[in-house]
Amino acid sequence: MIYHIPWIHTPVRTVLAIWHQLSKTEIPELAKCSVLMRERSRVEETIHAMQRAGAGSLQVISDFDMTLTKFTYNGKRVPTTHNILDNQLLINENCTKKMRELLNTYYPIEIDASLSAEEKLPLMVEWWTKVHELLIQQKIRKDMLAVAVKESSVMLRDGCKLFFDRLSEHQVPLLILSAGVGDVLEEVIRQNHVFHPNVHVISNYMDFDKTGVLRAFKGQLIHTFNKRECALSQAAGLRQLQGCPNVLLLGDSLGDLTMADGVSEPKNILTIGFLNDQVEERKESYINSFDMVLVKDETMDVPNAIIRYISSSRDK
Ligand SMILES: Nc1ccn([C@@H]2O[C@H](COP(=O)(O)O)[C@@H](O)[C@H]2O)c(=O)n1
Repeated sequence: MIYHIPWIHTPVRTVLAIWHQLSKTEIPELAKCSVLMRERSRVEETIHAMQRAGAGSLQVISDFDMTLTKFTYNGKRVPTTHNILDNQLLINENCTKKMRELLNTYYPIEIDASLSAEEKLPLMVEWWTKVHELLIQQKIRKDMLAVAVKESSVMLRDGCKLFFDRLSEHQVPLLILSAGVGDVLEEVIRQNHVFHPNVHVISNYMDFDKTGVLRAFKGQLIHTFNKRECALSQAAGLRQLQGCPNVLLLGDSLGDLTMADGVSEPKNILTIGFLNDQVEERKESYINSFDMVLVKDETMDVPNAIIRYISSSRDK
């Protein structure tokens, strides 16, 4: 196109600079001081390429806990899908105590900036395995999960309903790849009226016996640092994601960066990391690893603005 317009001799870099200016006016949210980018121009070029391809070429792959849900609200931690199960209707006092001890032991390891993913991996398997064993001993009833979600203080990020609704409106597939508890996750999005047909969930699902009592967890254990294997073994086969080579990836952990590894022939991948906790310690590694980092931002404003911009082109 640019070859047919009078400023054909303008150096390509200037043309790109004009495009970059455009994104500043069209996506003003990118100028927020909580938005950090290692290479702003590359991010803007990627967003432009995605916009030119249209919403029909887009898929969104997202983590759930502390990515689509808030990290804190009114100064208090918002529960993860595992922590929603910490309800006396489902588990006894002793189990609550043990689960909290495990959380206090292993969560600091999960977010420790001085340890590598390889060092953390066996410890994460240990954490998830111990907690799942404890939960199985509690004989949790399937029909109590909805009550536990209702009674919990779990909250989607501000603007998350718009995020789900807009993706659904434009028929953009949304894959949620979560190391949380799938049954609880589904109940959270159902109770928020956003479990649309374009939403696909890969997570740790509970296995209930005929009477509706928890007896095991199904399939391969998913924890924070093995999402690559899950992406390759489960997400890659999802028919609904085929033909969508542009990927918007959202996560809150460096382990989430591998969630798009199952996408066949990707064209443009834009990774957005929510940096919720241990900000100063982890900022550098997040900036070096994600294309865009959102610091202590409890909203979906930036992803929503990017999706709004991409879907503003005619769907192709
Ligand atoms: N017993 C546990 C195990 C894990 N967590 C947290 O859940 C998060 C996993 O879910 P994603 O949707 O983020 O993949 C993970 O970050 C752990 O901190 C937990 O709270 N309790």
